[in-house]
Amino acid sequence: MTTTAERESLSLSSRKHDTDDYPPVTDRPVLGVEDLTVTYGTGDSAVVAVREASFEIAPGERVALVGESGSGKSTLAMTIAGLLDVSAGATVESTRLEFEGSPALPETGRSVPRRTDGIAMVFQDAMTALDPVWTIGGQFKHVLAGAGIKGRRERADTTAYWLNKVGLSDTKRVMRSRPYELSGGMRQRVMTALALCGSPRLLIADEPTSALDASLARGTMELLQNLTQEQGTALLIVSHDIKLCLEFSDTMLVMYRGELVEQKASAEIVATATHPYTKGLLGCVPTLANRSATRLPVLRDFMPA
Ligand SMILES: Nc1ncnc2c1ncn2[C@@H]1O[C@H](COP(=O)(O)OP(=O)(O)OP(=O)(O)O)[C@@H](O)[C@H]1O
Repeated sequence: MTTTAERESLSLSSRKHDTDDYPPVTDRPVLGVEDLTVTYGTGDSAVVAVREASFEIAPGERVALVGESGSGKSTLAMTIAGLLDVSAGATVESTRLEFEGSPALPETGRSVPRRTDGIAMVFQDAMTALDPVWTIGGQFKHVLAGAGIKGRRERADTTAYWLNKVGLSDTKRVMRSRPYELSGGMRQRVMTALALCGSPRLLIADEPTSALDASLARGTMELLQNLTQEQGTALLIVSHDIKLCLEFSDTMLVMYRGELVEQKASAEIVATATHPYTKGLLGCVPTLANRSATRLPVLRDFMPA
């Protein structure tokens, strides 16, 4: 097994970020989005999934994107990552979509979407996100080659380092396994390690906890938070779970019917929310104060007719 010192000298990440400091504060956002509209289809059957969304993410910032099913969260996340399939009838319009100062709009005319370099994603279902045919070691080989690590020894050591980082021991066995040979929790950790081993500057986690019970969900959020903070990676969490997001994000974006209706510091949103949907969402968070309520509020209690 590699020693801590060896791992630190070999890891791509630790070469770039070798302190426990918080990420550097710079004026330039890692992601800038202005008036982003995404439409599926055309004519009468067109669905505007995201409407004129504008926001920025600073380096190292933790942003939560919350909203009900169908509000456009995944469409927004996939568009930012460059993974929206524009060849399948989606149209993207924006006055600005920049990642680290460079244009990042999905390319029209490509038959397969290409992920924006520097942005990584983890998905809700690791079983379908991981390639079922390749071993875990083979999947790391592919990702690390893309990050410039091509030597067999360095690749094996970097893979073991990242598997350890996400709490997996017996790394040789894990590397030899195919996804179906691992438990669900292990697969999810592998997916997180794969996403972070190329030192992304923005990690998008789309519903990382919705398939997990409460304690595993908290553990997953803690792991994502600790690892991204260590690397100075900004984090965009897409989630239904407003309670976890309140705790694990700096900024909250609330989406309703394709629009970003509220953008607030997470520490202040409970006191300062103005949109009726946000108030409704926050009203549904179980607290000690509302434990005796006979029923939690529903949307029509807050939204105008
Ligand atoms: N490929 C597609 N073709 C047509 N309409 C789509 C497509 N993908 C999503 N939509 C529609 O776009 C809207 C936004 O969907 P999206 O999946 O982005 O929402 P979401 O907030 O992520 O929902 P969930 O939380 O259930 O994943 C919905 O009305 C959905 O039906």
